[in-house]
Amino acid sequence: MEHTVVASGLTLHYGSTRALEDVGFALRPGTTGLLGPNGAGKTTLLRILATALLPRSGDLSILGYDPATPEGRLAVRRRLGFLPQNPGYYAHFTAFDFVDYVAILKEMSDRASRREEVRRVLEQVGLTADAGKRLRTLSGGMRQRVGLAAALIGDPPLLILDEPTVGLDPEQRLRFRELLAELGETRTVLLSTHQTEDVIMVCQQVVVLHQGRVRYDGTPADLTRLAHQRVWLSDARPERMLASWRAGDGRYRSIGDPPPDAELVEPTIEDGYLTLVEAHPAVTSR
Ligand SMILES: Nc1ncnc2c1ncn2[C@@H]1O[C@H](COP(=O)(O)OP(=O)(O)OP(=O)(O)O)[C@@H](O)[C@H]1O
Repeated sequence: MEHTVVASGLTLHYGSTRALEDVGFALRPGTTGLLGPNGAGKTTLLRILATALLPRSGDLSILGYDPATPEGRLAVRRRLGFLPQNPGYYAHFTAFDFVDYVAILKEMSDRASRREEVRRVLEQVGLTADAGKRLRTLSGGMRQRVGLAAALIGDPPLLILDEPTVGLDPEQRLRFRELLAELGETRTVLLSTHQTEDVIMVCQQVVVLHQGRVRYDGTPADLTRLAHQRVWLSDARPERMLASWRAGDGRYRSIGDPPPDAELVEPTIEDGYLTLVEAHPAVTSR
């Protein structure tokens, strides 16, 4: 299948902070997870893809358009759904009015067809019965769905979601993941998350960003495999490892080069992720 997003050499610095350094990847229709520790550059990258920021250098093609040009940016914006980390909801708006407002910003001027579209997206995220409720009375999970409904206006072929599952309880997270998986069946979805479970459950591709660089780009299963035969249990904390923590049963679970005769266990995707991130410890001055 053809690539919908192709990025190469993306670089962006905020003063002396190198938020992105030579970032490249390609996306196809389906769902891709963007993982990385705090400050890795995820939000910066998503904002560049959403045309809210211009990179200092690098090439980007989104749905065949070049967002470095004003015409390209406009074309991308018309075909993009973006759920930012802090969408800035208007607490006194109802869910319907908020999504309708976003539809107006998206240039839908015909009132009847716009309201029909608003009803369609609210239905898609399961909010039809709550459309008349004010945003301040909704739970965090419902508000997150309102944000997603707004991003779905116009049925965009590309959806960019910045930490959409943050602050949701396990039940809400499950429902939200189900919705994301469904959306990825017919479009390109890129979501940043701190939840490796999100990636396992909904993503076909995962990109790991760390210190502004792409450390991994592949399938979730291959990310898990990076920790194959590198995770072990022990009663005492080992001396040489990449990461080690004490589990609820009092035993240590460690990642790294296991000692001879170590009690090896099957890795999880989190182990694979930690193998990458812990191999490049945080640097204070770059
Ligand atoms: N407007 C800004 N001005 C200066 N530095 C910034 C700005 N925005 C982000 N940064 C810095 O750039 C780096 C990347 O930030 P970014 O928000 O992209 O990371 P992130 O991976 O989204 O982090 P988190 O998971 O905490 O949201 C960080 O070091 C951050 O402090």
